[in-house]
Amino acid sequence: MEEVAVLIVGAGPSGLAVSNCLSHLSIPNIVLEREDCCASLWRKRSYDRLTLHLAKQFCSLPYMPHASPSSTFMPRKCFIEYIDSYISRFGIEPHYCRSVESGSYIENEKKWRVEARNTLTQEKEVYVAQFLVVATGENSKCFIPELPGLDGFEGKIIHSSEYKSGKDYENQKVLVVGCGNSGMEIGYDLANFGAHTSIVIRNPFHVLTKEMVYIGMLLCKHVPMTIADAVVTFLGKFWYGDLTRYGIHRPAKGPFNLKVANGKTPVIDVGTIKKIQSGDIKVLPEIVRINRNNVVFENNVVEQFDGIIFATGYKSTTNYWLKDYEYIMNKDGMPKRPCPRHWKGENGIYCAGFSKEGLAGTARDSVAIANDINEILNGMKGKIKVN
Ligand SMILES: Cc1cc2nc3c(=O)[nH]c(=O)nc-3n(C[C@H](O)[C@H](O)[C@H](O)COP(=O)(O)OP(=O)(O)OC[C@H]3O[C@@H](n4cnc5c(N)ncnc54)[C@H](O)[C@@H]3O)c2cc1C
Ligand SMILES: NC(=O)C1=CN([C@@H]2O[C@H](COP(=O)(O)OP(=O)(O)OC[C@H]3O[C@@H](n4cnc5c(N)ncnc54)[C@H](OP(=O)(O)O)[C@@H]3O)[C@@H](O)[C@H]2O)C=CC1
Ligand SMILES: O=C(O)C(=O)Cc1c[nH]c2ccccc12
Repeated sequence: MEEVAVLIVGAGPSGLAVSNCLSHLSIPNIVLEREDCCASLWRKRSYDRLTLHLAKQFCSLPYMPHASPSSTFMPRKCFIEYIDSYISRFGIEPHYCRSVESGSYIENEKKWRVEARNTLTQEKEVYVAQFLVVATGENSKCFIPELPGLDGFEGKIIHSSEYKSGKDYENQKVLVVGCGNSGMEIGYDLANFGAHTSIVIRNPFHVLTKEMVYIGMLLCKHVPMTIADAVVTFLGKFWYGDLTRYGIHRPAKGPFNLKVANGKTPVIDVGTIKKIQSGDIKVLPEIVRINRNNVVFENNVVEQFDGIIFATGYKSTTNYWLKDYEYIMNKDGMPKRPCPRHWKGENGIYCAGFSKEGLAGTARDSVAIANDINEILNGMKGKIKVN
């Protein structure tokens, strides 16, 4: 059994940022990570052409702004290099291959007890801590919807997190299900590699360029979000025109308000819209059922496919292992309290990286959590600030 002041579960950007902020305040902490590396989402579960959609100034972790020569929109590899320098510069040493299987609050000791499986030795380890920080991410588990006949599909099925590039799909008929940023970018990549690509679109979403989002992010700092929404929506309409004939409708709520309220990210177009307009990517409506290699759509169209890529998003898994989740989370594994008070629960539990605001949210959460713990332990308020 190991006892520590703060136990952090997850060594993604959020867990690393919390650990660094605590260490700057001389608060002892341990980070547990189920994989054999940190930032596993970025190393193992993302595709080759992935580039940050937000400008680097909105994607840095506390105490380390991005170096000025790096590109404004960083490729995945550069972001991984940034994370590698982050852990080496601040001496963060997560305990890898520790899959946390349970976490519960011990009432009479006023401490958290966490059990982790060492995936190399299969041995169980027990940790006890005054504070527990959940940093397992909003994207902890891949989500694939249950569709009638999916089990009998005779082609290849993958989730977007397993997709690397379209090079294995040349000349194949591929269906991408889901039109968030993963689906739209994977569709684009497939078409570039010569796959006959279709994409399922079923609900309204915003389409913007990364430059428009950049302008919107800057505006959000100085004017009410509703104004940023109005400006960015205007730019999106002006640039893309009416896309309804392709099944693309705009939601009534603006892109930034929608992101904060529902976590729905606007689609940041990498060139997919042009390919949809030119017919290189075909838009199809919701799937009704699947018969062997045939997929039946809501409009009664039946198409045959060699493969399906489910870009249908992710779920949080905190509630699978966190027994006393109700001190901080809802049944869906997301924070009970609305942003910006989402990061603090009762009895010394916190969550980092669940603000639905990407890495900018991670940076804010980690500073807030470290300051709060420092205040409880040492009585010092607001000791550290965001970059
Ligand atoms: C494809 C993709 C691209 C994205 N691009 C951007 C972007 O450009 N800008 C942006 O701001 N955001 C982006 N995001 C959002 C992204 O989630 C965050 O940027 C960031 O990775 C969140 O960090 P995190 O540490 O909270 O979660 P994660 O990066 O998911 O890290 C959580 C860690 O916890 C570990 N873990 C989970 N369960 C357990 C357990 N039971 N025991 C031990 N360890 C566990 C996981 O293995 C993982 O390493 C993107 C997301 C995806 C999916
Ligand atoms: N470069 C970058 O920075 C990138 C960032 N990301 C980010 O990662 C996060 C996750 O993105 P992503 O993986 O796209 O997941 P999302 O949750 O954003 O999108 C999931 C998509 O799947 C659709 N969907 C879900 N169930 C079904 C179904 N049964 N039938 C048809 N469609 C369905 C949803 O549509 P509906 O709305 O109709 O439910 C939605 O379009 C986001 O925050 C995103 O912005 C992702 C890729 C690249
Ligand atoms: O890409 C993502 O998943 C993000 O969460 C980044 C992000 C945070 N706030 C936003 C507002 C508009 C577009 C993307 C983001």
